[in-house]
Amino acid sequence: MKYLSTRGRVRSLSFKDAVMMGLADDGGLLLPESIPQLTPGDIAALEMLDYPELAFQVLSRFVGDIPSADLKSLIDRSYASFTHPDITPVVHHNGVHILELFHGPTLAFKDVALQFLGNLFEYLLAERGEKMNILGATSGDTGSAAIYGVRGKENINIFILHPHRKVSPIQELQMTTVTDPNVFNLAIRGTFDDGQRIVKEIFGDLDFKAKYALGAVNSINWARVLAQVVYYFYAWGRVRKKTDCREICFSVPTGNFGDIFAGFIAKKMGLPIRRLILATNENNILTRFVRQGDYSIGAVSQTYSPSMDIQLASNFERYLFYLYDEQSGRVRDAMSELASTGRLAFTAAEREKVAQNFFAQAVSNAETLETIRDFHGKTGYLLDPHTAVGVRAALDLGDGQTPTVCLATAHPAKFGEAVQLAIGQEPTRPASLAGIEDREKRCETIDADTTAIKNYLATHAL
Ligand SMILES: Cc1ncc(COP(=O)(O)O)c(C=O)c1O
Ligand SMILES: N[C@@H](CCOP(=O)(O)O)C(=O)O
Repeated sequence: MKYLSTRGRVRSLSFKDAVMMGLADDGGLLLPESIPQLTPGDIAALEMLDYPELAFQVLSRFVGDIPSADLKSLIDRSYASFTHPDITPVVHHNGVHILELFHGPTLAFKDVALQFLGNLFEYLLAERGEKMNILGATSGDTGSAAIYGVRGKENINIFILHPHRKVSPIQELQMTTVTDPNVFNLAIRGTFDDGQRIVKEIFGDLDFKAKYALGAVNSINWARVLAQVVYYFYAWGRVRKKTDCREICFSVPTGNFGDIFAGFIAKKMGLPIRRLILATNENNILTRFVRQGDYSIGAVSQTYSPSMDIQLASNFERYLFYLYDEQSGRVRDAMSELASTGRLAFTAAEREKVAQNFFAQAVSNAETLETIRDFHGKTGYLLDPHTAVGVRAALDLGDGQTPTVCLATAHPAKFGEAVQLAIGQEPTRPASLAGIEDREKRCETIDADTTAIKNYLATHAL
């Protein structure tokens, strides 16, 4: 399997080179040259595999250049750190199927891919005798998951930008209390969008990128998206066993369009997904795109689901590549139009194509709290605010026949304040958060300025 850039000027990369390149050198995002196609028989054969075995079966279709035994071992080590034996269990409450993705070390779905990517980086660096400086931006969850994926690893330093005072207190502590010498937390005076822009600008300086051996942990990195494809297949197998369904829907709380894009890839591979429900918070640019063909950037609002307080969704570019029938010239034009005007418009035919794959709904702050409260009242099950956004959209948009799986992307304990507002009490904390406020912390506050971050990197890089 070879990889190419959405912007067409990087081609024929191996999987390993695609992982190391992160952002494509032409400014685009990397994708496989073709999507492996699974027959109904192939899919049936995957249905009841356990998580690591399923991950191997899915990943190996995209990875041509790592020996099977090594890939298996990377997968096994990555999921050994999860606290639930099923890794991503599916639970059922009040007719809603919930895919719990928060049993990893930092209690969010990001661990599923970042435990794997951390081990993969370590493996590739050892093989090449190289070192790496990871640069990433977070709205709250990628940061800690990436830090936990590489903390203490040799030949890797990690620099994570988070928006100062715009992540939840627990999210902040999960990052800043990791004081391993290879971990650098930078609170930027700005938004996540500023952080993501700075990361892409720095990766776009190819001399700087090469000099400091920069690596990407955001969903910029194809390995992130790929590892997330697996749990769509996993959920399908579990729900099919329970309901004998022929099709399924997924409701995905969305910010950077990475998680739902992984679902789109699963659908393209042949998984019988009727529709993907794209659920946004009040930062509703992606909902406006699906419903009205209006992709226009606005100001970021702070919500109870802070990890989705994003305007410019990185992986939207990957989706555009398919919407434009894999014409990289059109993607290049669209990305420069977006950069200069802040908006993109779509034809009726393109909107129809979008509608074949997605439903969308924006969920307000008030509706988020109401959904946490109602669901808890009816079932005793506590949703985190991001998951609540997805559950609300599923309840409103589901067809009442096709089973809908809601992705539970974070543990409610990461968002105590919102949960307290919704149900009048703080969520119970898992053991990993015990006493987190009392631990030693390390973080520096810095302007959201590309040159300032480059200078910081140059001083602290390996
Ligand atoms: C808890 C949580 N839910 C949902 C999302 C949205 O996922 P994506 O950015 O892949 O759309 C994020 C952030 O990415 C998150 O941290
Ligand atoms: N919500 C994310 C934002 C970054 O997204 P990524 O999937 O591209 O890493 C976060 O929690 O940081």
